[in-house]
Amino acid sequence: MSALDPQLVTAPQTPAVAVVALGSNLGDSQTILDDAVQAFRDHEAISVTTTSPLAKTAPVGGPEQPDFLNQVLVVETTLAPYALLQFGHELEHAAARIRDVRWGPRTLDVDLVTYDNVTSKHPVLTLPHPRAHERAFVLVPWSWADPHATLTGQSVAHLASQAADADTVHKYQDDS
Ligand SMILES: Nc1ncnc2c1ncn2[C@@H]1O[C@H](COP(=O)(O)OP(=O)(O)OP(=O)(O)O)[C@@H](O)[C@H]1O
Ligand SMILES: Nc1nc2c(c(=O)[nH]1)N=C(CO)CN2
Repeated sequence: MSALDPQLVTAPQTPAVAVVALGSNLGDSQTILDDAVQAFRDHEAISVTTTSPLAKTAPVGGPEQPDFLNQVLVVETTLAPYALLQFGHELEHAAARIRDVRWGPRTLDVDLVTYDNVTSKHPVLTLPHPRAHERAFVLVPWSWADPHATLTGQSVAHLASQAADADTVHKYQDDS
């Protein structure tokens, strides 16, 4: 596989703005997401600017599986894009995520949606995330966190309304 482009492994001179999508549909998803957000807050090179409300979402793709909780974070970071992705993978590992079935159920998924205006086609880190623009389970909570957000020049709220899974995304009510 080709080497990562320098822009993916070089730390920024000033903090970059990144959008991170979290998902969970195995285990105590609410606690798993809360712990992941806290881990982002605790990282010395990351400052969490905004956290979206939790979204309860129907699974898109993959086998039959439980509904997800999804959440989007806007962060500022002095980590390089690839280092931020690796941090997300560490959190997945800490949540005992097992990668077996593609798009299968998982305790924690951490996706890097955007990182400043960096673009990359590399399979290890594609930016913006190659499927984010068509996923209401990402776009809707992102639009809740930042109603004026744009993705490749288009309104995130508008993209959310056009996504095939738009009707299956709802604010999560914690009834416990
Ligand atoms: N922007 C990105 N964010 C997260 N992972 C990415 C990104 N671009 C490429 N990848 C790569 O995708 C690989 C598969 O990621 P993962 O197992 O989380 O996929 P998935 O969540 O099942 O599906 P999807 O990629 O459709 O969200 C990872 O090993 C990672 O290196
Ligand atoms: N509702 C929902 N569906 C999914 C999700 C997810 O986080 N939420 N993640 C996937 C792979 O990243 C595939 N399908």
